[in-house]
Order: sequence, then C-alpha cells, then structure tokens
Amino acid sequence: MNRATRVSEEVAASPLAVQGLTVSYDHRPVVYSVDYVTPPGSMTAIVGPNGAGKSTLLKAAMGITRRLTGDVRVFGQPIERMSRHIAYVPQRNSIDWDFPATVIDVVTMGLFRNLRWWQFTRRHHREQAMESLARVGMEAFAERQIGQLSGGQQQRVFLARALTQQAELTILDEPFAGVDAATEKAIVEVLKRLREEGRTLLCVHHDLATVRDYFDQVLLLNVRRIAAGPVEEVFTERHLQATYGGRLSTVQLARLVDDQVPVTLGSA
Ligand SMILES: Nc1ncnc2c1ncn2[C@@H]1O[C@H](COP(=O)(O)OP(=O)(O)OP(=O)(O)O)[C@@H](O)[C@H]1O
Repeated sequence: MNRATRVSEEVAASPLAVQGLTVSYDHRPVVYSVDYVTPPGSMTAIVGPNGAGKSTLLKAAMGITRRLTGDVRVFGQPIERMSRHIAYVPQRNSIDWDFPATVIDVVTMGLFRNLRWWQFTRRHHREQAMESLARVGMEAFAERQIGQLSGGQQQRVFLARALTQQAELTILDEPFAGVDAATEKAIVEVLKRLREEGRTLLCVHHDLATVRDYFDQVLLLNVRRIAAGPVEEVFTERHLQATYGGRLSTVQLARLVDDQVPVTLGSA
C-alpha cells in the first residue's frame, strides 16, 4: 500500500482531520498550517500556552471561525456536510448565563440538530435529556434556571447537552476551568466512559500534570503544531520546552516528567 492510500484511509476513518489549517486575525496568523488527524476512539488533549491558538483551531475546524487555508474533514467528508456529527462544549465564559432558559431546555436543545423542522420536542426527547442529566448527576436541577447554577454545575449541564447529541466526536474547550476537584473527577469519568463506548474526544486542557492520566493522545500547539501523537511518545521534556519556551523551568519539567506534581500553565 503506498503512502497516499494509507493517509487517505486514515483521514476517511478519522472523526476530525485538519490539514494545512491556517487562521489569521488582522493579517496575523494565530494558527499556522496545522495538521492533525484525530484517531477514532481517542481522547486528545490540546495543550499550549495562552494565545497559542487552541480555541481558534477548534472553532475554525468547526466552521465557527473562518479559516484562511486548510482542509477539514469528518470521516473523509467536508466538515460543512458533517457538522451534526460533532458536539461542542464551549468555554464557560463564552456563554450568556443570563439567558432565560431552564436546565432541561438547554439540554433538550442538544437534540435540535437531529430533528426536522416539523418535529417538535416530545416526551421521549425530554426523557433522553433527563438521561443525559442523570449521567452527569444533575437530574435534580432540571427545572432550575441556568443562571442560578454554580460554575461546576453549568459545566455539567453543557456536557449533558453534548451527550444528548450522541455525536461521534465531542469537542470541549477547557471543561475543567473553574470547577472543583469532585466535579473534575465526575466529568473525567463521563468522558472516559464515552471513549470506552468508542466515541472520540478533543479537549483544550491546561493542567499539564493530568495529561498522562486523562488522555491517550496529545497535540502540542504554539501557533504551529509542535508535536502530536500518543501521550507516552509526545509528552516529553523536549516537546514541552519547545511548546512553552522559557515559561517552564527545569524543575517544573522534571516534576512533570517524573513525579507528575500539579503544574498548571496557560490559564492566567
Ligand atoms: N476574534 C478575535 N479577533 C482578533 N484576535 C483574536 C480573536 N480571537 C482570538 N484572537 C487572538 O488569537 C490568538 C489565539 O487565541 P486563542 O483564544 O485561540 O488562544 P488559546 O490558545 O485558546 O488561548 P487561552 O489558553 O488563553 O484560552 C490570541 O493572540 C488572541 O488574542
């Protein structure tokens, strides 16, 4: 089998393959010529310093932000036709929490892309939404206004909304930002279970100390792709140094690589 055939098969099997992706703001590239073919059934951490282009890469891949160049495919098909296969949990601070909606409304909205215009939400849709809420331990909050939830509860609700979509790929932008240890553990359990079911997850992540424990793949990004692949091969001192430059001290690196003592960089 020649290389061209192998690559195209890899792309055809991938829930999200980006090739040569460049995004510019005000003529300044903030993501430059990035390739990443997400392995099916994997859980990838996208890691890099503040402003590295992590969120922009994901938004451009999903078509939320315009890309300058690049090809984005879902199972080998252009993203424009395949966006219903992707569930997205945005950064919590990008959502208007004053919007008057109950928890169950927000979760049921996750189903809308799968409904035809003449289909109204019915009791079984609500049951589906309640099942998703139960998976994240939030069923008791179904009738609560979303603005009346804590940060961790809000994060769980948006995860439940993604779960109702039953998408092949779930993209999460910093799902652990501002949540307590118990919520983080609960969210990780849900994500790992999704992976066990064969779903694929891509996640912007800042806590370098948990990368090995939570993820099997990592994409190290600083405008360009620095390295990508299985965590045990790619999450090395050399690659981290290249990603963060002088921002990681030798001591921090040694701890990360040897003891996995918590070191969080990137989030201010
Ligand atoms: N709408 C926009 N207009 C202009 N510049 C933008 C816009 N959105 C992001 N940027 C810039 O693009 C660069 C990449 O931003 P992005 O949010 O993708 O980085 P990030 O790696 O996700 O950062 P963080 O870890 O801080 O969330 C930054 O320099 C940012 O200031």
